[in-house]
Amino acid sequence: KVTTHNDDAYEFKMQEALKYYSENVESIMTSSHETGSAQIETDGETQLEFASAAVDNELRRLHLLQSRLMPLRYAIDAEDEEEEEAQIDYGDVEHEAYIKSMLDPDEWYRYSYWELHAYFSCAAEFIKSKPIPTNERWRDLRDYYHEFVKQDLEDWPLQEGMSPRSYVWTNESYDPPMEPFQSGYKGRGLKAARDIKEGELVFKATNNTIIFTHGHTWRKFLFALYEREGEEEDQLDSETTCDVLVWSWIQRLVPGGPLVIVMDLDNGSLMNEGREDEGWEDPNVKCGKDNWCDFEYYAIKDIKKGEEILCDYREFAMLNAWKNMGL
Ligand SMILES: C[S@@+](CC[C@H](N)C(=O)[O-])C[C@H]1O[C@@H](n2cnc3c(N)ncnc32)[C@H](O)[C@@H]1O
Repeated sequence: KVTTHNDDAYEFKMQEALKYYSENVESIMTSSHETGSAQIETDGETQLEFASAAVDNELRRLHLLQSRLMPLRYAIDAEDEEEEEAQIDYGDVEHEAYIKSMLDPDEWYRYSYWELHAYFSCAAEFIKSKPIPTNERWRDLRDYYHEFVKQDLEDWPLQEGMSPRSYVWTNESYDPPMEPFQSGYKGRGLKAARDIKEGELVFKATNNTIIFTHGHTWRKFLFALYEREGEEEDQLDSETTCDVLVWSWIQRLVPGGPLVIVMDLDNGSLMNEGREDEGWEDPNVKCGKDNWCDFEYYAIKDIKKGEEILCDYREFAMLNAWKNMGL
């Protein structure tokens, strides 16, 4: 039994309506069978209408619940090597289209991570093969981010003492020894541009790394990207929005510090995942030198030129913390 309401009046009405339904359903079906139309007295009709709307409402909630359980299902599936590739299939696309049809566009500011995933049709996006972003493309995205921040601050100015809702990690730039490539079922990935020695710095957060301290600002950024005017009029940009959604992760800025959403608007976002578990390729890069990810990634073994660079996301990203960011 899933209880989603605390509203006693609603519960009572629902029970009455269901009682009415269970007492009358047989006769209604019989009369409808005999005469071709149901003969229901006015009051009963109202009750039935209410029951039908309430059941519809409960179904909607169940579907939303199901969408929130999706990450859990993936985690369970991923334990089974055979099923790993079957994670993204047309079933997910159809399921997501259904979730989307249930979302109220006026309530966009409340959407959770998985509701956003559905609203932007990301399951459908992720079965497509996507091009490697060019340097111009990355620059355009970063420029757009800066425009967004200006607009956001105009919409909701920072009061004194408020910490910024989003900012860029550092002024520094860094040219990592990696290059992007198409990595089969994993989508785009990164490979070593030269031989890399164990212990070498492979990647670090730079002036392209964006930090969101508020989940809602991140949500607004996704909507801004989605609705950004494109070459074609009224064209919504699922491709970019879903990329940015999946390139974002949550971590703590400092031990015991606040949770933030992080994203790299450069090739760093294309680093795929490896795990020291069955069914996965081993990681060859680790974030941080000890047990703390300080946004610097080091080689944990010698890496040959051309080998894919992989890290275990679980070491730094909090995969189930979207709710804690209000998403
Ligand atoms: C940070 S992005 C990496 C870049 C991504 N491949 C792309 O083309 O945009 C993380 C996403 O890449 C995919 N991915 C990463 N590692 C993977 C793996 N080992 N197997 C399958 N997909 C993977 C998943 O879709 C994941 O959500």
